[in-house]
Amino acid sequence: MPSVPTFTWSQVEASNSDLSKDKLIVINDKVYSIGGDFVYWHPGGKVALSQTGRDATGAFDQFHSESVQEVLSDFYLGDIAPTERREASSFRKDIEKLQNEFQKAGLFEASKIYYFFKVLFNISLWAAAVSILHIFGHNTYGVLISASILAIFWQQCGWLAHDFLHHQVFKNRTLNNYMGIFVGNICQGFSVSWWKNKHCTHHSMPNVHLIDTDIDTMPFLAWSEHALEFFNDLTDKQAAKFLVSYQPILYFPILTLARLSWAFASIIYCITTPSTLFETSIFLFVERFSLLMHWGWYLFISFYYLSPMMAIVYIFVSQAICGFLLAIVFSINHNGMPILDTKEASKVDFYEMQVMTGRDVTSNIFNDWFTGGLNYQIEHHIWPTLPRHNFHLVTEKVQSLCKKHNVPYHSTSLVNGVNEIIQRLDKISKLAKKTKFQ
Ligand code: HEM
Repeated sequence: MPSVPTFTWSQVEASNSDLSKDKLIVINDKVYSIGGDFVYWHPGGKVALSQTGRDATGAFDQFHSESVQEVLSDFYLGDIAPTERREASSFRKDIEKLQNEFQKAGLFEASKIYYFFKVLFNISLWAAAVSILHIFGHNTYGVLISASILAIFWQQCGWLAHDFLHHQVFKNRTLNNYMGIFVGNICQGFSVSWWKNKHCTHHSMPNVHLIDTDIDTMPFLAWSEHALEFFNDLTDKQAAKFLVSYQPILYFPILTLARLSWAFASIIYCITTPSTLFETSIFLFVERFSLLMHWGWYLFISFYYLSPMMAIVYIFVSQAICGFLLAIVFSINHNGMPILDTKEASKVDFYEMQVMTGRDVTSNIFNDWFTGGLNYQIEHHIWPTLPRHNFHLVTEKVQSLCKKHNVPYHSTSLVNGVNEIIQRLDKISKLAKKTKFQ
């Protein structure tokens, strides 16, 4: 029998260098190549590259169904040398045991009735916003109330699209993707492919500097001393200096810009990304057409029911409120929690990283609804395909496992979470003034 090629960890890690042609990952001590044309073939696209040079077992398990095991062998190169094999951490083993237990208990099966009513409720919000415009469009209060309801509709669509696109709802990926197109692209105005690329990278390396783009918010907000490294590369240093100096105060107004910035990024992504990076060329067409539909219905209701001046007010208010409602939740999930550089991240177990970089927010009827279940951020990061209506059934077991393994698990109230974020912004702002803005 021909002997299997073996690799050392330094060979695998070296493939992460820009100079290396091949890109290697390790899954259960086996080495796979994800270089060359892999990203064009891969349905998850470039997200896989976030794991280059690393043990990708955890990230791989999160995003793939059992059936992917069959194609995995096409990319197999060899094994990690027997002397260098790393045993899975006891935390990971316990997480996997819990996962089996939850699978047997049927917790990964979504309640279709729950999601049916969620979609129905969201459509009712849209209908309420449009009806108010129709009946009270001549009245400023009516316009403002309609804009606020539309903003809530978009925020809630964001959480629903999130669930579909993490494949929490159906076993069929295509069905989830097309529900994502309806709720995400048409209703909310964000592209499915743009979102998956950004969000799945975030999941695979949460709060990791230079990889997780969710914390790459310079020059607007600097979340860590690492982010300040970018300062010297910025073209407009004066603007960055002002923004970072006042970031604890500017944080709230900046959040209001989030929706517009993401909607714009979605359009740019769908226009400029090579078609080979979309799942299929049909999907690219659907992406573009559905974003057009979004802007079509939105601009139509704004300008049909309102004078040009009031339509602009309507657009401005709905965008700003939704930006705030979406971004405050995203922000509370991870901002102010530890940020790792790539070197630190390579030493931390995948599941430990998911726990230590996330913040849970106390569960109550309002928080569960307002955050779309993302207040169970840690549980969601361990099992992204777990339907949100089952989070409350697993949280206690996760907490006691973290306690057993001394993994820091953080849960707090909504108000305290925001307070922690402001404190981090203040700390980094003061650090910047001391070290960079002399
Ligand atoms: C040789 C290694 C890999 C192979 C063969 C592979 C294969 C696949 C396949 C066949 C799918 C379609 C999903 C399914 O049928 O369940 C997929 C989706 C995906 N993969 Fe991979 N993959 C690899 C490595 C990775 C790695 C390391 C990541 C890193 C995080 C990753 C992230 C994803 C994501 C985000 C999706 C999209 C899931 C979605 O639609 O939401 N993959 N991959």
